Amino acid sequence: MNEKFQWKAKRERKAFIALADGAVFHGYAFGEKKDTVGEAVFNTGMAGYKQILTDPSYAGQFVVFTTAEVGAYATNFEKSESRQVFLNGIVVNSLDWVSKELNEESLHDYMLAQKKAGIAGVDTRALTLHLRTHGAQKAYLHVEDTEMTEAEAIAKAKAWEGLDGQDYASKVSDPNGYEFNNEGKYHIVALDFGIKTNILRNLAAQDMRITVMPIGTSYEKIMEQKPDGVFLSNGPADPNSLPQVYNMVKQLLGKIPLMGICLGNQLLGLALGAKVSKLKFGHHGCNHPVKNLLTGAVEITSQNHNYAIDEKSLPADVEVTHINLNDNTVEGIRHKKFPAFSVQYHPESAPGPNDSMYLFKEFKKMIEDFKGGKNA
Ligand SMILES: NC(=O)CC[C@H](N)C(=O)O
Repeated sequence: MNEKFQWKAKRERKAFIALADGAVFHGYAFGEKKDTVGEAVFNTGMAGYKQILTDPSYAGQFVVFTTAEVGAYATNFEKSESRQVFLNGIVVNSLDWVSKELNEESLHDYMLAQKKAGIAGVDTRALTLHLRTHGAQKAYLHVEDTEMTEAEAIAKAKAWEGLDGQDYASKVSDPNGYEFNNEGKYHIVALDFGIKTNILRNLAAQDMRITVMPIGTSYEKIMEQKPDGVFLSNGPADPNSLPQVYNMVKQLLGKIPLMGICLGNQLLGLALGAKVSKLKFGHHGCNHPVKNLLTGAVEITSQNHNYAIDEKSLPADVEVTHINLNDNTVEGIRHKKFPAFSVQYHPESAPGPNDSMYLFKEFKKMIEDFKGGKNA
């Protein structure tokens, strides 16, 4: 055996994850020795576990990886999507255990440092099929050494309040705000509901300097910045729990070019008077086919969401620009009169398909047109 690796080591600490509907999946624990409650969702991406781990939109959730091997390459912060891991825990089939001799951090070490629990050795195919059939679920992850029966863990999963109606964006938004890319022709205010750094990199690549402001920033404070555009970020949990935010977005409409991604798309929808409701198990992966209804082109997209805009609830002055070809849900909208558009998926995804990068260029064009006196 190569001495530098200790593949699939340490099946020492037994653990299990119990779902609120009574299903239980067994494995062994890694990372922090701390029991946790959360919502179990599955992600079908084959790569990019670091980016998944550091995507703040997963706050409150357990991510079940359908890809069989996780951790085969070590973690580092370079490609992180945020300043820490916000998700509640991870569920993997085969955990690879990279040795410290490579001077890199193994996934186990990383989870320990981030104080997050994991469970490995789980039949993630069975768990995923279960979630697909019965929907995303409240769950309890038992990794501590203390004795606990399955029934006790199921009861704890059931007793948890869940993510519906909950504001987690306020928990992950950076209260301090910051500047990203000091140089750029256009100045953007990005509202941070749990923003992924790769969105900022992509805005910067469009000649934009960005002032990131925390959730709760008022219309007046945004406008004081005299921005050329406002970006509404992705973020965790239920957009319906954020009326103060989408009512503020209503004030921005028509005054300034707006672009939204994921939670930002849902908040724009709510600001426009649409309804946003929960899907059965959501979309979490990087191969979702989306049709651009304006061009007819199909994009392969990266996604991570549980909620979606109800198409029928959209007012007449809003048009659906993108739909998901798997389940026909709304994937993008734009206002017919005001400069405002958003997508439910992640054009910035890294790693991931780059089919949708054009959206950042469209935001720039929208800003240029608005400056030049044109509207939508
Ligand atoms: N990535 C996101 O912004 C997710 C938005 C929202 N929390 C959802 O689950 O639908």
